[in-house]
Amino acid sequence: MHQHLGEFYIDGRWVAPSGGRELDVFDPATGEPFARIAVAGVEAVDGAVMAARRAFEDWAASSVAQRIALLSRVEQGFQARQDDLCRAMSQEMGVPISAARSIHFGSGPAHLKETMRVLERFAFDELRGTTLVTREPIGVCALITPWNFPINQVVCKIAPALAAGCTMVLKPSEVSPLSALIIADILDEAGVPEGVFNLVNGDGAGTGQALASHPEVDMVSFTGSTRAGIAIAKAAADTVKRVAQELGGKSPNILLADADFPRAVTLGANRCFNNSGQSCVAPTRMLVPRARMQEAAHLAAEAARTARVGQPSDPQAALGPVATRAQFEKVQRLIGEGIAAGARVVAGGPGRPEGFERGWFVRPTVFADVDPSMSIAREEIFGPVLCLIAYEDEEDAIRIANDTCYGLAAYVQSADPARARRVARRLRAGNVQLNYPPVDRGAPFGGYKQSGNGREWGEFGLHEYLEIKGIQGWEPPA
Ligand SMILES: NC(=O)C1=CN([C@@H]2O[C@H](COP(=O)(O)OP(=O)(O)OC[C@H]3O[C@@H](n4cnc5c(N)ncnc54)[C@H](O)[C@@H]3O)[C@@H](O)[C@H]2O)C=CC1
Ligand SMILES: O=Cc1ccc(S(=O)(=O)O)cc1
Repeated sequence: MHQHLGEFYIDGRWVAPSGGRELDVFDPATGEPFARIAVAGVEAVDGAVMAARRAFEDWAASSVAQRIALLSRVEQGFQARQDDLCRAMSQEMGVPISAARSIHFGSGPAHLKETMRVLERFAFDELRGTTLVTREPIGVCALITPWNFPINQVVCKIAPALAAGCTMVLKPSEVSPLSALIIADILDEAGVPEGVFNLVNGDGAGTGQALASHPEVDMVSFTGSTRAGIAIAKAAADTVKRVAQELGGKSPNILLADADFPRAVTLGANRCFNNSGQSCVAPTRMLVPRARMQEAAHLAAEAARTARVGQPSDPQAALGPVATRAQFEKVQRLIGEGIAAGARVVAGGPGRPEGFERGWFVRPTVFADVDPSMSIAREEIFGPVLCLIAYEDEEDAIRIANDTCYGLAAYVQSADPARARRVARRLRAGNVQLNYPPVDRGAPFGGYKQSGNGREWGEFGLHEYLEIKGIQGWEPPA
């Protein structure tokens, strides 16, 4: 267990709060608490924000070379703590240890490397006629993160914030605080200057709101539910903070008739089940030509049956439990609603998989003949549940794909690149993926509509943490 569990990292040192509330941290494989964290109240939040405020001027004046050197040491720290980070994630949010290593861990170093690559070439100053356009760090940032990809979600905020010259207070999810404490260790050991990075733990309603409304916070970057995103934007509005939101999704996966169906369905189903379905970009609505519904249902059911659910410590497990009791109950409720609405279960279904009597394990489930109006086709389930929806023609597929309040990701499968590109241009989503490409950490990541605003990752992420200043008359008029 982390030696500073129950403490916060403020102004370059670990601080033990006196008294105050505590929260249990639960093991999703058992449903039992295994650790306790302290909850930062208004006073501790203020201490962390003011430390970040005091550190801002110096860090904002640091050179690009200093920032790259820090990011590089942080990247080395990640490599050195790989085992600790993977074990912590596996325990706190239930990801199988093998997936923690193969899927989760790499996102940290990858974002750090991409940020360093961008920083090396980034033009902070640009002369436009007689005006200098300069990009300056926005100030003190509150970074509020969820539990589903604990490393990715934290590092894709910390790396660009440090690169921009911002100072910050991280509040990780109360569900997954252990990996974040290790990340704080890594930053400390990398020599982050006092006050530049601070960490407080706590819940959303108390700690999160105190941060989002603090007058000395200039920007909030949030990833999580649309519900919390709205509450944060309201809390930030009184002091007109910038708010970047990466929220939920209900991503369509259009299988055009010329797609390689065995590949398109199997990979699509596996991507939907990845991380036990707890991914904002999960391709949860598979759109298939009406005549191919049965074929797609058969292939997807086979993928669900072979997706191995197991204990997080089981090296053969592909899927662990979902992270919380609330998540388990939400998934069960929506599976029940799908059945009641008349969708056809072709794999999985309600309850725990056979052999699991406790913990938040869910059966990988496939619904065929789903109507786009059903709640399983409209709500973000955040569990391993795939919906197959029939379409009539390409136009109908695009209409159904865009018929959602979300717009985070979308997927198109086709043997014809020109056709796939044509469809992609018509989808109202921030990230469109054609034929399951490898992940590109330099691509913009963020959503249209109620999936949020702003873009993370690479150069796009760096811009989020910068103000733009125009200095007119920088050059005398000709
Ligand atoms: N976009 C994404 O990657 C994620 C989406 N979700 C969606 O959200 C649903 C619920 O998951 P939750 O764990 O409840 O996520 P959540 O959105 O409540 O929690 C995410 C973070 O926001 C904080 N938070 C919550 N309410 C807040 C408030 N009023 N003010 C400030 N901070 C606040 C939490 O403490 C946590 O750090 C999931 O079923 C899923 O649909 C959840 C996690 C990640
Ligand atoms: O939930 C958001 C999310 C999910 C996955 C990834 S990754 O590309 O697999 O790292 C990023 C963000």
